[in-house]
Amino acid sequence: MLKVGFVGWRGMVGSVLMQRMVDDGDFKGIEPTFFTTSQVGQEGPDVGVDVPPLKDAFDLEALKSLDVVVTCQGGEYTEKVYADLRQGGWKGYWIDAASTLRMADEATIVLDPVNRHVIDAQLAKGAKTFVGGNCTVSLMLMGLGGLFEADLIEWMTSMTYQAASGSGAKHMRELLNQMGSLRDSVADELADPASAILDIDRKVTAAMRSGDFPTDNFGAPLAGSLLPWIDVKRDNGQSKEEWKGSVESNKILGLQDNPIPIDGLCVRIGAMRSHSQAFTIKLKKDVPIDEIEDRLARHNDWVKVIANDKDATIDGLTPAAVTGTMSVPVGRLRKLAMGGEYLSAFSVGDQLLWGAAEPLKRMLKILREQ
Ligand SMILES: NC(=O)C1=CN([C@@H]2O[C@H](COP(=O)(O)OP(=O)(O)OC[C@H]3O[C@@H](n4cnc5c(N)ncnc54)[C@H](OP(=O)(O)O)[C@@H]3O)[C@@H](O)[C@H]2O)C=CC1
Ligand SMILES: N[C@@H](CC(=O)OP(=O)(O)O)C(=O)O
Repeated sequence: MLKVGFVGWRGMVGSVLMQRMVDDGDFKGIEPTFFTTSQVGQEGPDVGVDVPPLKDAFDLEALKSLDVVVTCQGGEYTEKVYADLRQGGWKGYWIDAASTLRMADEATIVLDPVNRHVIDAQLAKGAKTFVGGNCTVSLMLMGLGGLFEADLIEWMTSMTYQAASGSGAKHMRELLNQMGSLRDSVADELADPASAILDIDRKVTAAMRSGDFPTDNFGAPLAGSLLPWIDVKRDNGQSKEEWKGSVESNKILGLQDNPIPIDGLCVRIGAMRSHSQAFTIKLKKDVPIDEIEDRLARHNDWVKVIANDKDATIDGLTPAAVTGTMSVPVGRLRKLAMGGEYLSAFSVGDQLLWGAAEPLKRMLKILREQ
């Protein structure tokens, strides 16, 4: 039985991973040990099998006794522990949610419905380090996998609408506090149907700009607004999140030598945990829409093509409809005015499921089945 250590299991990504593994009975076929950076010796989580008390996540000897380490603890932890473990001779499998190692030569970015062939080839070569992709990247590839598989994309843009959860749990709380604070600032006016909407708007804007507005985490109002910048700036003017869109997608697809140009703007919006993206896709040829829909729908079990009409879109292609589900709907499929080779698309996906936890869960299953 594989000895598997879990680090970061009680965080947001980690607890979604735990839940998915419990739901699918994944703990039955492994010998799990749970680690912590803050609660050594406390009871481990209830995952349906006996587990020892929590071990110290920085105890290299304990980690070295494992066949697999699965970490959702974050990049700082990976930086502190991974190199020492490897330099200490550990040859186990490292499965990581953090971005730290993604672009390292020794790392394979995992999204098996899209790149099982890459994962299998890497395993056959003896690869031991497997990292989940950036959430917008994984969700984009799950939605548009059928077009990549058929080599139909010459270039594309991705304009994102990213949820608060991508920044972490504190940010989700802050978004809700911002929403509550805006609402509270005009509670009396809202109770009076005769009150003037422009007065309400003025008060809301004043509340948003006031020093009391809760912005410690985002650094700015997000509720009632948006933030067209995610992560740090790179020399070429891209944000790091925008850079990942191209380099990670091409690495996942195994196209580093002949990459597909992918670029766009990444924007934080006031959704809770589902990321949305609008795509402009330059196709290599003018493919009929019904063939495009068919290729997209057949690519994997989770993508769902949404008819390009208003009711279907409003019903099925929103964060409110998708959050908490494994479904990755893709819709607004139509040819753009620029010509038959220009396709628009819009996708939504839960960034904690396919965007973070699910690719790791499935990688562990691939190792178990080897
Ligand atoms: N958020 C996201 O969308 C994505 C995140 N990732 C990666 O995953 C990493 C972890 O992200 P995320 O899950 O959001 O991080 P969290 O902040 O939710 O959790 C990280 C760790 O914080 C500790 N912690 C301290 N207080 C608490 C508390 N009250 N509740 C739960 N945990 C607590 C836990 O470690 P301990 O038990 O040791 O104290 C936990 O494992 C990120 O740094 C990133 O690298 C990857 C893809 C998407
Ligand atoms: N940066 C992503 C979330 C994330 O954790 O990404 P990464 O795994 O690439 O660091 C977002 O803000 O939505």
